[in-house]
Amino acid sequence: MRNALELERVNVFYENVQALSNIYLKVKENDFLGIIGPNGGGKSTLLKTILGLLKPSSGKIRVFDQPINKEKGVIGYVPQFTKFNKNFPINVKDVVLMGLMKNYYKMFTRVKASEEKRAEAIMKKLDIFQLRDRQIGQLSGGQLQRVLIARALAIRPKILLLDEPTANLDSNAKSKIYNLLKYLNKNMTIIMVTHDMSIISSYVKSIACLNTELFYHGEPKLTKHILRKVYGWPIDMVEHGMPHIALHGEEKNV
Ligand SMILES: Nc1ncnc2c1ncn2[C@@H]1O[C@H](COP(=O)(O)OP(=O)(O)OP(=O)(O)O)[C@@H](O)[C@H]1O
Repeated sequence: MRNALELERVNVFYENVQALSNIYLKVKENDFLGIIGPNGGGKSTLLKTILGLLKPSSGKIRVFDQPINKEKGVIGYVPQFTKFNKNFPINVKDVVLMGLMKNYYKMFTRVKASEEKRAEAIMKKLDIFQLRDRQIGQLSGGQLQRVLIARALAIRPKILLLDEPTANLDSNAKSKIYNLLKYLNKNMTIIMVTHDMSIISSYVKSIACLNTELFYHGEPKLTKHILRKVYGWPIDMVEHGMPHIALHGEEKNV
């Protein structure tokens, strides 16, 4: 199996704050990687660095064995929908079409019939076709998230990056998103930042625990030892509100 993504000795700074330190990470093609870690642990920074939006001060990043700037259009990005401006006056169909535009100004030119067809097919696949004329401000959180995923899928990415796709969603909407991602994972590599540890072992294939450094990367079996290392002491803070957290073997009795 090929490596979809490879990071080697990656360091990222914001002026004098080091957000990522010495990151080595290999993600296989068709993996479904969940990235967890405390607030401020560098998860969003890692996604932005993979997207090429932030330049590491040192280290190498390769996407399907190519430097990131050579592999344009391979990575689809779904931003945190809670940070998306819902007041922007645009409907669902136009958000999905935006994903097909190579640059923003093309939005004001006529949309090709082939682009219309592609947007329509994606909206049907993601069960948002019936919402196509709705303003995004009128959507529920789960519906808006599916619209943003549809926008990212428009370029037919080989890798899909998602930043907290289920934040603020109820359990029904969460399951819908995770089942959709599981389905999409049949044909693409998925890398997802999440705080939602209750589901992690049932959906993701591997897990990375990040707190400036990468403390763990492997099977989605979280032990008390790993969690303590990533989140620091006290461990109770991590488990608060996460009754189904995946603790295994002798680590169950925390
Ligand atoms: N634009 C910025 N300028 C300066 N420092 C930043 C900037 N963005 C992030 N940081 C800092 O970099 C570190 C990592 O932030 P990042 O947003 O990547 O963490 P995160 O794991 O995504 O956090 P959260 O779970 O809260 O979203 C933090 O210390 C943060 O304050």
